[in-house]
Amino acid sequence: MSRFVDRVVLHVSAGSGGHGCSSVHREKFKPLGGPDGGNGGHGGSVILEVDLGVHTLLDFHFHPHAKASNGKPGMGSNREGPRGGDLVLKVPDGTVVLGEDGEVLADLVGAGTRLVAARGGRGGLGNAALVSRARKAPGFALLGEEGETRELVLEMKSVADVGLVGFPSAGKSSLVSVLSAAKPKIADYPFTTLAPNLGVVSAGETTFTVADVPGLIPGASDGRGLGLDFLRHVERCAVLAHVVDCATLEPGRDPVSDVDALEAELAAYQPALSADNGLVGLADRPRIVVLNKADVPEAAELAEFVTEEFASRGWPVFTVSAVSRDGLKPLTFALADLVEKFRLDNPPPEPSRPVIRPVARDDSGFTVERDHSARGDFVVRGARPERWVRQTPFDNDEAVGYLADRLARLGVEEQLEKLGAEPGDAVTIGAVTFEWEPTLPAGVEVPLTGRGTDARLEQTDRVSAHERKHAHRVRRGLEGIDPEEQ
Ligand SMILES: Nc1nc2c(ncn2[C@@H]2O[C@H](COP(=O)(O)OP(=O)(O)OP(=O)(O)O)[C@@H](O)[C@H]2O)c(=O)[nH]1
Ligand SMILES: [Mg+2]
Repeated sequence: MSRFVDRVVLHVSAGSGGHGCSSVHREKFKPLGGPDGGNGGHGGSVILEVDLGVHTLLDFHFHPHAKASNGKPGMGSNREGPRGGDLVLKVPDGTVVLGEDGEVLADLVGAGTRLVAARGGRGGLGNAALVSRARKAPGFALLGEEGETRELVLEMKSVADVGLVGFPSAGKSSLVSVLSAAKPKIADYPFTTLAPNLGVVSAGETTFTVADVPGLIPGASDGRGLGLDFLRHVERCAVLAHVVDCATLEPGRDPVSDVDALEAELAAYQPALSADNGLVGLADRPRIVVLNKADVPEAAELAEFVTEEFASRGWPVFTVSAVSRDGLKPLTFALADLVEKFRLDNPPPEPSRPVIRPVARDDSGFTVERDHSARGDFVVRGARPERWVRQTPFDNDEAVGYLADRLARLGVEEQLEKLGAEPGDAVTIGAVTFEWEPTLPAGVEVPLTGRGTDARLEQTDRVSAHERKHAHRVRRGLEGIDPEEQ
């Protein structure tokens, strides 16, 4: 059994989109056959997918960087660049994905459940797709978008069937080691176990998993010992087994008060995931009491003495020894029965419950500021619109015109007005400096300042080249109409 890695930081980067191609169709006797530069291919995405054959996050521990491939550039003769391949990372069932700020992005449950962890950049439009009424033969193409890059935290909440809880040194790890093939660390000092151990147990037809968690002590809910955080590993367990040390000589401890103290801690635990896993809270989970260390004569006596008390609470009681292996068989079969019953009552979730994360794409993340440099009066920061146009034709009026249109649609006009810009003021964006003309070209009276039209394009993710071209034309056709009315 491998070590149980339960939390890893994973850096994911999606592939960038290929650049659009700027090309002119050429044929004998038809020197200028019109623009035919194809679009760049989309970059590949990084996708997390639940695979029931994967049980740990160990792989990510060793390979914490994942990158999907880039899209290829578009080509002449309207050939689209090939897409970058998606990178599918297999994760265990019950993996929780957290964002940089600790927010839960997804709780991946069920075979095949997928999360797009980093979305590939879209390919840039080729000049063929940039044709408009105003620009019949654009001499430029657009750059591909960069792929998303994020830092994620993956946490595994083991989906064990049986959770062993108990005081430090009660023998939890010892039990896992004799019930299964797992070889957890066992030692006679408290808090030997720092991360949960998972073992697979076979009992007749039934196979189930047992998780041992670090020792619990009174006050754990206030952070004493290792606290209660790790109880998330037993949140989904079908059965909780109290492992009781009947041989302890510590003053003030005996099996009944040990179990009572732990019950109080379990009741204090606030499940992080009670929301939709359909399970009852920890406090209501069926219990089994395992009285351990019966190989020690005094312990066996004490176990016999307290059996009645636990049985009267309706809990099955088993007296065992992890050292001599006495009493393990009946315990194993009783656990198997409870697990079977739980599985019947709680059928597994749909084989695939896709978790779709809303993609936040801020296409207007720029600011317009008064510029104090000698170059211009205003400067647009945050956006890198020069990246939008390929082949840097900044002396090319057409490309500059395209940029100006696009900036107008994104709301730069509005911001300039707010800042008190006057016609003729110089506006600098990256390498380009414009002379600001607040009145848009002839025939256009209402400046397009909203994000409506562009947002529509942004949301039409993964559109075909044809759809894109069409959308582009539609957008063009809508020029001059107030975005609110569209
Ligand atoms: N005599 C006897 N000793 C046992 C038995 N089970 C466990 N021990 C001993 O008790 C000590 C603690 O055992 P562990 O299995 O590490 O206990 P744990 O509950 O996992 O402890 P933490 O990980 O610290 O919470 C070790 O020295 C074991 O050898 C048993 O059945 N009989
Ligand atoms: Mg242990």
